[in-house]
Amino acid sequence: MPHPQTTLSARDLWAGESSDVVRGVSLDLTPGQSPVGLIGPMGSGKSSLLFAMLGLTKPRGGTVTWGGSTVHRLRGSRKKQFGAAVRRVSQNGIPVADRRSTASRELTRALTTARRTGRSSSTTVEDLMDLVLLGPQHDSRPISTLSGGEQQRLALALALATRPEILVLDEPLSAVDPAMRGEIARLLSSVVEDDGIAVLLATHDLELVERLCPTVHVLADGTFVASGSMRDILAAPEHPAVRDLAEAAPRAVQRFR
Ligand SMILES: Nc1ncnc2c1ncn2[C@@H]1O[C@H](COP(=O)(O)OP(=O)(O)OP(=O)(O)O)[C@@H](O)[C@H]1O
Repeated sequence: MPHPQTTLSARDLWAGESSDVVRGVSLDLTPGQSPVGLIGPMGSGKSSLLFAMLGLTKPRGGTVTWGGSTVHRLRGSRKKQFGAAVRRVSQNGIPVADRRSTASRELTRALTTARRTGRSSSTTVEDLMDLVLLGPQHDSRPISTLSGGEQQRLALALALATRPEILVLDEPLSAVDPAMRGEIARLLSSVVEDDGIAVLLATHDLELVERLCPTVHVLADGTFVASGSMRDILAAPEHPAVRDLAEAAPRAVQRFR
């Protein structure tokens, strides 16, 4: 069943914990659209932008809305709906309270919750494990014994288990080895396309962005200084931050210059 077209929308957003780190950004994420990449120097405000879009911080100016409702003011059942529809995966691993629990137990729990809340699907635990290249050797070990990269892959599978409409990814595969990262990007790309999941991916991994995201925004000092395909951005690096990115880009991405 296709997702309802509920857009997560930032308009002239100013955000940051204690100062204006994000300065006047507008961005829409609508289920069915192709993945959007967010790149930029360290400290440029990528995570701050994601936090504000998820309602985890209150905007200092402008708005973040979901289906017209102000995100940081969502309460009760509407907040629960938002939490199921818009899922975050960060580099810091898994939102699991009991780290003695196992991958298969947590994935089963996530699928059960998804069915109970009307987000049913025919996806199985094995499908989800396959998607992030976790094998039978991983499914019954305590989560605390999985490597950092394995835990990141499980976090991604747990987010996908609830059939989100929008995935907000903050360095989701930073601990995964590069060869496997490419393969997971390919699998993820096909799932988000088939299910119409909108993706916002913040990362320093230009190769991952180039594989997954037809549209990319470069954030520098809290504003978008370039937007477009990775090829177009690197072909005409006008802003100094984009020039720096182009210089540092790995060989696979350099071919666009
Ligand atoms: N909790 C916080 N309190 C105060 N300042 C913060 C907080 N979190 C981030 N900042 C500051 O906001 C600025 C932007 O940080 P942010 O993490 O959004 O950037 P980023 O682009 O995601 O960086 P990186 O690529 O290094 O992860 C930085 O100067 C950072 O020190």
